[in-house]
Amino acid sequence: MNPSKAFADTNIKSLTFKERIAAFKNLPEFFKLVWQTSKWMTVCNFALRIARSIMPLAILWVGKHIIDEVVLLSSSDASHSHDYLWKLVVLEFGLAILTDVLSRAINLMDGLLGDLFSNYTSVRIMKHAATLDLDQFEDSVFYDKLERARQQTVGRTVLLSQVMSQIQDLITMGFLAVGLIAFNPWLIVVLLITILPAFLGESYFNDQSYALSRKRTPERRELDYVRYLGASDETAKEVKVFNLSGFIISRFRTLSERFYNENKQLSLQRSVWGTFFAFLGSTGYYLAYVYIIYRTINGNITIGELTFLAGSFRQMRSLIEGVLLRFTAVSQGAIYLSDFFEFFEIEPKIRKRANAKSFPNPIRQGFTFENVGFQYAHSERWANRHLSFTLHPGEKLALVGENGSGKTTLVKLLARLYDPTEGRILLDGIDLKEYDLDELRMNVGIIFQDYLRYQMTFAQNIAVGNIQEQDNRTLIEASAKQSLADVLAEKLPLHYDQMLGKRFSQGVELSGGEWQKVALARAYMKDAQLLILDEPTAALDARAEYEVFQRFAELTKGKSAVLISHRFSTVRMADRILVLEKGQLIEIGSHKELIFKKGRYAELFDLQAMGYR
Ligand SMILES: Nc1ncnc2c1ncn2[C@@H]1O[C@H](COP(=O)(O)OP(=O)(O)OP(=O)(O)O)[C@@H](O)[C@H]1O
Repeated sequence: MNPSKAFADTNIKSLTFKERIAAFKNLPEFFKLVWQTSKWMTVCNFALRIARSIMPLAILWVGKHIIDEVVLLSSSDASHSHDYLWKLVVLEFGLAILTDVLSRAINLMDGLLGDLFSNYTSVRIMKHAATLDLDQFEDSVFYDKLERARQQTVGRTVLLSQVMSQIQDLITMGFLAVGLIAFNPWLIVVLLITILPAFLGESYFNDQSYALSRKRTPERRELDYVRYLGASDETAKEVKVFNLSGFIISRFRTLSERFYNENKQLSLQRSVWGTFFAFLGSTGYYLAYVYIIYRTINGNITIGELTFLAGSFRQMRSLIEGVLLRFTAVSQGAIYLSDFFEFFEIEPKIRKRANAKSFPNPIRQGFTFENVGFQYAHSERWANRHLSFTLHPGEKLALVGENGSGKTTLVKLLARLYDPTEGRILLDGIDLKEYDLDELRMNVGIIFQDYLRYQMTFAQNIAVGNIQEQDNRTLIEASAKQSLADVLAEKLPLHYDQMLGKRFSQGVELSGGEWQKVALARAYMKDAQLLILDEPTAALDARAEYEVFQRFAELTKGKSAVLISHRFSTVRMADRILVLEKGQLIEIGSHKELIFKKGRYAELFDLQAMGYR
């Protein structure tokens, strides 16, 4: 069976030898990361491996002398001293113990350095991910890269010990080769020839498994997602009421069985070919062994030399085999590293600029949209189009429109989570892109409708609004007071130190409205000049909503605010109301003006008012 034909039908792109070698370019960068992880451990690891690489030859050499000495003693008279023999035995015993100690120390170092490396690279991934743009996170190709990079943090610790072992074994081979070449260089040639097919076969199968795993990244993400759906505290409620477990399990089965079958096919072929290649390797070894025995019988070499050569040869065989097979594994790892480094090459478009302008304080002219349009990546539709208006300093603006009309997109543009696809947004007459990004984030507070419910303490859940102030309890409590969350804290057994959510021990679950009050408090953690609340009161009861907005109006006096709400009782409190339809501005004015105009706002308002009559 030809291994290259066996997989032709699955149409997996395999790697060329050149690509494999090219991947080695990643190794210096990889070792730079290892070095940054821990300098002293890296040095220690190398030193231990060099010491360990000398051991096999040393033991074989002492062994040869022991055998020759035994042969000598058994053929000579009893008066001959045994001292030298016992010294050799003690020496070999010492070397054997040292070998064990060194091996253990190397394992320990590999394990510790590997853990540190994994932590270090995870932190690097999180740091880099934090700089990336929101639309990059919404792209599935990006997710695949992130997923592969994440896998690398664990997988690469194996690569680390593989590369180190490779170096160690190459040094050992160098030592052993000296003896074998002195005896007969052809032995090494025989070894190489019989082992080479195993190497080529292994390379081929590694290519296939890499191609398979790469091709399957999106499905693997789906598999993780389905596993999460099937067994998670956050999904359990819906899974139960909709009785989804059968549906989820069957999706999981379909996906996982497909994986399993593809892997099984590959593994089976790999073992069949592996057995055949091992047979070739053994044949080469025994040919050489017979030759050494023949030379010993003829008296060309001593019995000690026979054991030394046979031992060297046996070790050489397993070393060459190991090194060649590991070569494919290392190049494999090096190829996977490309995914890892590729992730770090993704550059954000929205980033801090050199010579950025300071955010104005106070804002003098406000935010001006000039024919702003925005299209999400991979979307044909415009989520916002031809938007032109000004949000004046100190103004409270409400956004109204049907679902999907582009309200959230508009506020994301205002907070610079995206940049407009066309047109521009000016702040005090200067493009928003010119301002310092960190200052902008400090000055624009935004609470989304799908805010996060952090499984952390009550205080931390508020502090996330301005994490630099996480130890400022006075500020946290004041913020809680402003969003009416303070009353809630009083009721909890541990007050502000109460763990929220059910995921961790002693966590207390809050109601939807209670969570919303906690999330709202985040808005007050920083002294932002523009506050954006995207449907912040949807889960609040009527009284709470009224109170929240009374306070909001007081607290944001002199500040600009944008409110998104479907409740007209809230909307009418705003200075002006902007009505969106299919991403476009169709009306803008005060409640009175818009009612008087009898346009879309008046129509929607009447519709809702009718429901209350
Ligand atoms: N991340 C995204 N990627 C692609 N398209 C998106 C994304 N977010 C929203 N959209 C699309 O953009 C349009 C506007 O969405 P947006 O969330 O701004 O509407 P909205 O007015 O806030 O809706 P709602 O009242 O339901 O919250 C919708 O058609 C939506 O499908």
